[in-house]
Amino acid sequence: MDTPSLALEIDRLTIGYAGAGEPAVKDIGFALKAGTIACLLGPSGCGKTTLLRAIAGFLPPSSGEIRIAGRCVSKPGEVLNPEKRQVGVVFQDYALFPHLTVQDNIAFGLHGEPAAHRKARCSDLLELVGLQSLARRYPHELSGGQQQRVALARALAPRPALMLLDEPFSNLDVELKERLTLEVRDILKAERMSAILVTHDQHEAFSMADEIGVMDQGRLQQWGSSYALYHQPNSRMVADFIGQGVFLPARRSAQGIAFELGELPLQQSQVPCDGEFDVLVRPDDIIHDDASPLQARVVRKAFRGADFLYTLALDSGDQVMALVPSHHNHTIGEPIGIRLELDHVMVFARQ
Ligand SMILES: Nc1ncnc2c1ncn2[C@@H]1O[C@H](COP(=O)(O)OP(=O)(O)OP(=O)(O)O)[C@@H](O)[C@H]1O
Repeated sequence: MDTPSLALEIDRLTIGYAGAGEPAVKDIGFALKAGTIACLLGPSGCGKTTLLRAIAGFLPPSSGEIRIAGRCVSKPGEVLNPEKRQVGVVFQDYALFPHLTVQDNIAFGLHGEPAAHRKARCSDLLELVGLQSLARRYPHELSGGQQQRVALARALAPRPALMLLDEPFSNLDVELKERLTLEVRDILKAERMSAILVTHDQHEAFSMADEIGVMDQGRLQQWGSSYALYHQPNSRMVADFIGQGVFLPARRSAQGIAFELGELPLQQSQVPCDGEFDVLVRPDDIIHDDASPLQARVVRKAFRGADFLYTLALDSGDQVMALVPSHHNHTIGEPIGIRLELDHVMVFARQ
């Protein structure tokens, strides 16, 4: 049988909790191509987990529809049981069976299959997640990262149509988290798996996902690649939430717009028609340049290994951030030369 081209379709989905006022998820729609890893990202309480739980089959929709691999699995009054919708779920707390060994945890989802097939699949997955030598251990004898890999292998075992990962790295320390996000991505790609990850950590989203959906207050604000979200945010909320940056007051000028750091060419159609507006300036838009006549004073600095993230005060008192190679070690209060190098000019109505 051919693999359906869309692993998941969410169509005008609204989900409310009984007794709660506003729905937690409001009129959301998107589609996920087979083999794609997507991430739902957004601030606490924006509805990510609610949406994931509805996809898994744990919550009914108030309106709209969910289709997995072309089949309708949820619509009002009709919700297919979680175990019948071909989804694999990896939870925040791993939820491994404590009385089963690693290999028996992985084989759990394969009951009913011939023993030889279970053994072969289990052995392939142990190799894929790099845990062959720990097959006979119990969950309490494993580190957090190892437990997470077992949880992933267990969910992958029956070859689900879609994998759902609910904040899978939130219990791990930063270093392990960074390594594991890349490993998990490789494992999912090796299995050609379609997956949705929920997180509020954008670095995790950037390293794992092909596509990211930014949610806010129950609504999907933007769906796109991490590059598009960072460089072409479609709203002030996305611009603010993704990456670092500041909004500086700007005004119309003959060439486009003018603001404290200079003038930028911009088509008039790209400038908000009425009201006041701001321009988005990211840390990578500000270049440290000793020869520049434009000066800013170091207010704060954070050492990040290869570079410093400087917070700099302009003459007006407004602040910008700049990523500067760490051999440029300036002191707090010192004025340094800066210049603007802005590729994508993004302006937003002032709030
Ligand atoms: N069982 C429930 N009953 C009523 N309201 C709920 C319930 N669970 C969640 N909510 C509400 O629904 C909204 C969305 O919650 P949800 O858990 O989906 O957010 P989230 O984006 O996953 O947040 P977090 O990142 O903090 O986990 C919140 O306002 C929350 O208070």
